[in-house]
Amino acid sequence: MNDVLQAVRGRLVVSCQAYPGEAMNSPDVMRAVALAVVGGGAAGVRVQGIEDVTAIRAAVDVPVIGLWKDGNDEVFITPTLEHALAVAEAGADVVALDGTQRPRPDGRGLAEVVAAVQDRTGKLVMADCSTFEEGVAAAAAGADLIGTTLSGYTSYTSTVDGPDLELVARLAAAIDKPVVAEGRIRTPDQAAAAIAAGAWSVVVGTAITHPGAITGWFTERLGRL
Ligand SMILES: CC(=O)N[C@H](C=O)[C@@H](O)[C@H](O)[C@H](O)COP(=O)(O)O
Repeated sequence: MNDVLQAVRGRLVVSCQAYPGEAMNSPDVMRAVALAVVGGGAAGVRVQGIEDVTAIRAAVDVPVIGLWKDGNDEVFITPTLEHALAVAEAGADVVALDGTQRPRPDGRGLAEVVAAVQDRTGKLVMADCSTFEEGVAAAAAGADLIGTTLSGYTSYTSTVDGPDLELVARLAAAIDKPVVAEGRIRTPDQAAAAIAAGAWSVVVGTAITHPGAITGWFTERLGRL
């Protein structure tokens, strides 16, 4: 089996991302965050942006899932083949990209992009999906890993309060590609439930690496006293 897939099997991947305008949005800070989570036992990291992928690739020895969020169109996670090739070039082991069936800004189809990334770079491709049908289609299109990342973040899916474990379970039962549980996983028990539902690995971001949001959970609760 592929070494990268083996390394993250049954384990936690931590997404280390800051957002435009935020205090922690710098490659130096995100590198420190990545080193901290690897020190804490993360089996892999998920990293956004070419500068961050480059900085973190040089600093950690665990698999790096890279992506490049760009644009205001509906498709914003590594939206074109050029973005995907740049993420691979920056050193990602896995290129995460939009795995929906929505039109892509470069007019290419998902299968074409997946094949091009695999053939030209030898890297794995993770398709970030929002529905069962998209996950099945992305697996058929050749993606190496299928993520539930976009469940609740497309116009035709609704956000539920926790992770979409039903989607994880349905996909894991239906396809023979690794299913990655990602999105709104907030607790160790939820992460364990995702593995029990059939996830190959679990990606947690906000609950570990986004202090602004975590602080908001506390202040919101105290504000209701
Ligand atoms: C929808 C979207 O843009 N998701 C992004 C994908 O890379 C990130 O903003 C999330 O933090 C990541 O998916 C992890 O999820 P959570 O932060 O809920 O653990």
